Amino acid sequence: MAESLVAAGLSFGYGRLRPHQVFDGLDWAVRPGAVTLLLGPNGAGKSTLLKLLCGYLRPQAGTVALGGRSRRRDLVRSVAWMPQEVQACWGLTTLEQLEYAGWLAGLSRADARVRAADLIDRVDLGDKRGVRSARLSGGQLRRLGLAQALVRVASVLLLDEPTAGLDPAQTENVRSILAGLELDGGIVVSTHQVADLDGQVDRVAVLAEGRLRFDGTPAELGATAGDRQATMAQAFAAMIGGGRH
Ligand SMILES: Nc1ncnc2c1ncn2[C@@H]1O[C@H](COP(=O)(O)OP(=O)(O)OP(=O)(O)O)[C@@H](O)[C@H]1O
Repeated sequence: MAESLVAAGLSFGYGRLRPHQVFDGLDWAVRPGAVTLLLGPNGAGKSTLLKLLCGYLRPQAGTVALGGRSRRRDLVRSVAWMPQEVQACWGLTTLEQLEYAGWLAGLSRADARVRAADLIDRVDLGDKRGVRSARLSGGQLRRLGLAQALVRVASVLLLDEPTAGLDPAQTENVRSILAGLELDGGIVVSTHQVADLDGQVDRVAVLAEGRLRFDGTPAELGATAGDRQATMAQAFAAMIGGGRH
């Protein structure tokens, strides 16, 4: 049976002198095998939650555990994460950066090279393989970030705004990449571009002010707006108040 990534009693805040509490006892489990859309208004805590789930940030209280294992190195090894801000590695070409990401994630150099060569074409950056990653456009850098998250073997995949700033053709490409992925532990996609993933999502979770406001299927989200045919964007806007999004 697939392992579940579970957050239990999660508390986290930024800053020491005047802490800004983002979560105070949050419970949430990523649904194994499902694609879950993580929605919420700006500042709701989506990026922070993804950073806690992959072990990038440490909770101040509570645990994140995959299949019952909560050591940070287990999370880092098994949970792949594409951050909202993808960084170019100074001095490396696009292909070198992707190979390096694979090696950092535990692949041998040879395996990293093989996987990087495949993925660079899948994210349509084949013609940029020899270009310094620092020279990529914002959308190209996001696609490199997606490839970096996919280069390793993981059981859970967390994507923070994977289609932000992409042109329509590249958005479609990301949709088709997502459709071809199978991860035992599940995939979580945080986005404001809700329509980009219409028809591709099994579950929806809505965060607002650090609390889980909804966790269910897209149809159940529609039902909260009194209309099971409502789009996810319409139901989400009705839930959190259209003007605040
Ligand atoms: N590095 C940081 N230092 C201090 N506060 C931070 C930091 N990162 C985020 N925050 C604060 O934590 C809260 C949650 O931010 P987070 O980025 O997780 O929200 P989000 O839902 O991803 O927002 P968005 O949709 O705008 O990307 C916000 O109030 C934000 O100001």
